[in-house]
Amino acid sequence: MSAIRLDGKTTRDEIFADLSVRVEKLRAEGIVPGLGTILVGDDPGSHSYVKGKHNDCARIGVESIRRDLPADITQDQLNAVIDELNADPACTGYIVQLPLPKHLDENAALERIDPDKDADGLHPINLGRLVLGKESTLPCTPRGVIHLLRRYDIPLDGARVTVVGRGVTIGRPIGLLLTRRSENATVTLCHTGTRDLAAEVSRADIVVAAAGVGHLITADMINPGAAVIDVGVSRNEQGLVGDVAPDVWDVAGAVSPNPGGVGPLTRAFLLVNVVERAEAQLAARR
Ligand SMILES: Nc1nc2c(c(=O)[nH]1)N[C@@H](CN(C=O)c1ccc(C(=O)N[C@@H](CCC(=O)O)C(=O)O)cc1)CN2
Repeated sequence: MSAIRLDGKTTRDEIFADLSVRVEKLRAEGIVPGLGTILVGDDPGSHSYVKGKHNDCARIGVESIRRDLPADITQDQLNAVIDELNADPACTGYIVQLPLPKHLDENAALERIDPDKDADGLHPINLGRLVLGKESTLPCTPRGVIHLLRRYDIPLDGARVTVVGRGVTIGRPIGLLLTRRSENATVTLCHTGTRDLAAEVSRADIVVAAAGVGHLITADMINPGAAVIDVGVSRNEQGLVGDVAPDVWDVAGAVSPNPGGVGPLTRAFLLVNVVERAEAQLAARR
């Protein structure tokens, strides 16, 4: 069997086409959405992701606000930049690019962001609202995973989903999203303490691999016909690799490539969140 390709780039282009129209309408009402980014240090990957985010802004008409800070910045200096963007009316939503250098406290930085401007949906208030089932800004990658599954008509209602990885940006929030009434999936969350990963994965109709361990998920673990979403990225002797081994394509029913799957949707949903924040401003004005 050769799996269907869950194409993140085509899906992203569809989302951007919709966003461009919404941004035009906002601008006509005098509201200009603006995405801010705070990037600390010289990590080439983070620089490339941030550059991509600002290219996306230009593509759909969102203003860019960029703060690039040296690696040796103190927490107080970082706090001052966060406070500046919290107060800047031109900045509708913003992110602190992760990971931060080791000497900085990531959780403290995320908590300092005004929850109403939290474009990543990673502020504890927004994550807490998600736990309570209240409306909130949702984390971008989990939102992208669900959109991709729906875009390709992969049934979620009643589906058994195994999520591999318990990180705060992907693993934990995706479990919360998939178990909402609107998705109605049954989720098993696996991590390094899971006794028999292969058994948990082989039970799943949908596998979300977000462990950051290259080629962790292999064909022998997959329930034939299952959908497999490859989110993790790590580096080995072949360069950057996903969590899903190439032989999975022979057994699965659908696979998201990596690159070209969830990554483009992480960027797209960041801008969806920014535009939604701007639309909320417009609604509040009326
Ligand atoms: N504040 C945040 N920091 C980080 C997040 C995040 O969502 N918020 N996620 C990742 C990095 N990331 C966005 O910031 C991100 C990673 C990868 C991609 C992407 O499009 N990848 C491409 C491949 C790109 C390449 O070849 O270099 C793909 O998968 O096709 C987008 C965004 C950690 N930090």
